[in-house]
This record gives sequence, structure tokens and C-alpha cells, in this order.
Amino acid sequence: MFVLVNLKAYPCDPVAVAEAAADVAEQTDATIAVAPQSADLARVAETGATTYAQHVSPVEHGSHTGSVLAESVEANGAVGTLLNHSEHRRKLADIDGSLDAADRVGLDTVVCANNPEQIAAAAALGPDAVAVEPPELIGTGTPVSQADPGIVEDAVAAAEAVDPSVDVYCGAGISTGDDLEAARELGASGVLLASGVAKADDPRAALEDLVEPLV
Ligand SMILES: O=C[C@H](O)COP(=O)(O)O
Repeated sequence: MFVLVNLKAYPCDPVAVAEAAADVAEQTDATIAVAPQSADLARVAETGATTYAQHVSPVEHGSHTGSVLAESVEANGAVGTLLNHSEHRRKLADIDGSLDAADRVGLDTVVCANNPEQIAAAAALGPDAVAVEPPELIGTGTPVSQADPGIVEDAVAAAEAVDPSVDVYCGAGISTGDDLEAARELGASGVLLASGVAKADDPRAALEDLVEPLV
């Protein structure tokens, strides 16, 4: 299973979370990746944790003030990137351009989507993975795998029908080992989560609980 911890813009210590992720990942077969703010990428990557960007822009080197350049993300230690997160929705053409930018420097890509129909569209763009997240469950602590298991199964089927090589993750409200196990049973090969770790009093303990089924 792939576990992607998105730190969003939460007031956590990205290095402490990354150190915990690197340590806990060593105890399991899971890969635990951490997606910090862009400015924290290098510090997070230096911990040895698998490091993802939260976004890269559909641009090359040039006059693009405020953009997130794929080359810069890669040079600061990231090996992958989220795209089109529910809190950073992009137009289809921009997602496609961001995928090109990520491919240019060899970043793995996870394109987020709200529902199975969008998952099919995202899969058609050729990312490494897609992640289905019902927006209404994000940050609620109510796991998608319990609240809406059908959306996960349908997303897996939708991606499979378009491109079987695209991995399918699910996210929203996931925080425990039971949630991860349920996601796996629904056909997801990874989970995307944020508040369950980034807002936990003890992120290391939260990660240990999360991957307990994989130890
Ligand atoms: O990127 C992570 C997702 O938006 C899920 O967030 P959450 O785990 O706080 O529900």
C-alpha cells in the first residue's frame, strides 16, 4: 500500500512528521510519502522520507512568477507530486500540462478527483495514480471507506476501464489502520490523508496505528 500524507497548510512540524514517516515506513511494506509546503520540500527530503509536492504548475523555466516549477520541486528532493487536489482544482488542460511538467523531470503523479467519472477522465491523462476523494468528507474524520465504500469501488472500476496501469488511491477522513484495511479491501492500492496525521497530537503514533495492518 502507498500512504500519502498531505500536510496542506496545517501548523505542524513537517520535519518531525517526515522523520516519523521515514521510521514507520521501515517497519512495514508500505511506502509512506509526505507532501509538505513547497518551501519545506528540501528539509523534508533530507529526513529520508519519500517526499511529494502538493502541486506543480504547467510551466517551464521562464516568466512565471508564483508558479511551482517541476524542476525546482525535483531539485529539492521530491520524487512525486499531487495534482488537482480538491483544495486546488485545475482546468483539464492545466492538469495535462502539469503532468507533462512532472514527466519532464521524472516525478510520480497522483491526480485527485471527486468521483468515479472524474477518475476516468483523470486516468485518461496518463498519471501514475489517481485518488478519489469526496470533498464533503475531507477533514471530517469520517472515512470514505465507511461512509461511501461504493465510490471507492466505482473509482477502481472506472480507472481500470480506462487504463489498468493507473493505481487508484482513496482519501478523505482516513486516520486508522481499520480505515486503511477497508480501503485495501475495496480495491485501493493506497490512501491519501491529512488531518489524521498532521493534526494529531502525536503524528508518529498516528502513523503507527495507520499502518498496523501492514506490519
Ligand atoms: O489530501 C488529503 C485529503 O484531502 C484528505 O484530508 P483528510 O485526511 O484531512 O480528510
